[in-house]
Amino acid sequence: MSLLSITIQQAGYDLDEAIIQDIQFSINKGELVGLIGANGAGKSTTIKSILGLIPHFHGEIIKKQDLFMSYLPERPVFYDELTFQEHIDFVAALEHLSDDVVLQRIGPLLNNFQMAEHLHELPTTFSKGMQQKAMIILALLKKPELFIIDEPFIGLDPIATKLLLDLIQNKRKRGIGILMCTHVLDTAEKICDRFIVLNNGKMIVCGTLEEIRDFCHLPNSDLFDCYHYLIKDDENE
Ligand SMILES: Nc1ncnc2c1ncn2[C@@H]1O[C@H](COP(=O)(O)OP(=O)(O)OP(=O)(O)O)[C@@H](O)[C@H]1O
Repeated sequence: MSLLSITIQQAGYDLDEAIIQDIQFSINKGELVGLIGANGAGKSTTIKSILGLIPHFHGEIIKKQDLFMSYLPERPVFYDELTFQEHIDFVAALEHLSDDVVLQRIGPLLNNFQMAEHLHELPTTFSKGMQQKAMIILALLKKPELFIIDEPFIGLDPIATKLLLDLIQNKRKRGIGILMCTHVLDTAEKICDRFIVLNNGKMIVCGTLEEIRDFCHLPNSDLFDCYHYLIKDDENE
């Protein structure tokens, strides 16, 4: 069942410049879709288009009725003067969550991500990895049907990376759809059901690893090799 169906004819920040164009894909229940491409390929712009944050957008975003989405941005965003606990309280208030629900959802995450002792500190003073962990915990406080996550592994240590991977798999098993932007191709290859490859603002392929291998005529190759083939081929056109 499709949670989200995206058709972008063109989208961009200025009226006269299309940053992305001709992008079409969908995300189904329980599916993990990897959005991959070089720096500046248009991944974040695609995500912002889905979230309705792009000023000049031509296309169609069809959502399942009452779809509840949660977005984990590439760069952590915090209020300067709020502690981590106050950020948690703020999200809980916005989502109308009771103290019991918050404790139940967040207790194990705080312990597993080793963030319990930092509740009364300002996230703006956290290290990069700690900020990323705090953003993940805040995002997981909600119970969306679709997660949109932008470069979630940046800055995470190997323990936190494993924890996040387990959490992602767990969400998927429970039918939650995930769109994940990442440069970490070996991890993406292991966990994603399908991939969307962007280059210079255009979608060059969308499919399973098997379909991408067929498309590239590279049987048995990994995602890394297929990706490099696709980019080189696209640049030569
Ligand atoms: N707010 C903005 N205003 C104008 N141009 C922007 C803005 N944000 C991004 N761009 C431009 O849009 C293009 C695509 O950027 P985008 O952030 O979507 O790429 P990306 O694939 O997410 O890259 P990265 O892997 O580096 O995060 C780039 O040329 C970038 O300079």
